[in-house]
Amino acid sequence: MKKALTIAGSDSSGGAGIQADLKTMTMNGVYAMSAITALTAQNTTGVSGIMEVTPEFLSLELDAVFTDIYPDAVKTGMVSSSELIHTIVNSLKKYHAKNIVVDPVMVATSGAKLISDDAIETLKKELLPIATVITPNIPEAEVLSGIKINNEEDMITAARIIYEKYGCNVLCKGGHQINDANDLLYRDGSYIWFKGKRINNNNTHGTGCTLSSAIASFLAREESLDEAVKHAKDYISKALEAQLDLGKGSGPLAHNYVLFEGE
Ligand SMILES: Nc1ncnc2c1ncn2[C@@H]1O[C@H](COP(=O)(O)OP(=O)(O)O)[C@@H](O)[C@H]1O
Ligand SMILES: Cc1ncc(COP(=O)(O)O)c(N)n1
Repeated sequence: MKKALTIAGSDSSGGAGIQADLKTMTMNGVYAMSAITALTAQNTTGVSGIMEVTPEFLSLELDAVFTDIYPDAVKTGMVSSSELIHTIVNSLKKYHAKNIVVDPVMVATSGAKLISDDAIETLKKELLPIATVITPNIPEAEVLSGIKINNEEDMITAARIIYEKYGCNVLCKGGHQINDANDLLYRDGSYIWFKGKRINNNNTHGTGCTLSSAIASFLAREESLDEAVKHAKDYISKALEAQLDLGKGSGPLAHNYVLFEGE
């Protein structure tokens, strides 16, 4: 069986972060492992606390995984400080990690800031250049490219700027667009659209985490990047279409949508 690792924060409500990643990887046929960067006290309405692990402890977690069950793909999510990003980059280089999917998590769907300003600089300088693909949403792509995104032309321009500046493939996600949910993959100097109809569902807590871990799962299973993104997009669409509705705010996705019958 292929194996995948998520390096991310824990979400006590189970909708985003490590918990979303483990569910997604399991549902998509890979063995799932985790290295936790921080605990969050969080539910569908917001984040009430964050407790980071120390860089030393994160390094031990990564050593434990890489020296025993070597992952075929790695996904990174919430990493809030520069020190933790350094630790991750050192370990990924030391163990020659492959298929690295970086979700540059900055702000939770509920509005909480999940990364410090200096960590954004470290992310750009150190983590993006070693990524196979990065998966910014529109606000994150604006921060990374330095341009305002108002339409699909702007998504292409922003993705190209990021690709040229940091040397990584870029999937600019369209979940924050007004009309459609079209995602743009800029890879190896050209681009391709992954078109999606906007599904009428406000329960989108964890959509970004889910998409990036689904891509990591399919890369672990030796799919090409284009195939992996297509299959990940199919997965997120089905999980949204199931219309699970839990909690008082923006609720989590139905990962076990095959079993879910709308109760
Ligand atoms: N209402 C929706 N209908 C269909 N797809 C959606 C919807 N909202 C988000 N998506 C998809 O979910 C994935 C995550 O996108 P997005 O919401 O932009 O990321 P993030 O959670 O990081 O803000 C993308 O593939 C996007 O197209
Ligand atoms: C621990 C953690 N990591 C990431 C997110 C972002 O979630 P989303 O996928 O909704 O942008 C989150 N809310 N909590």
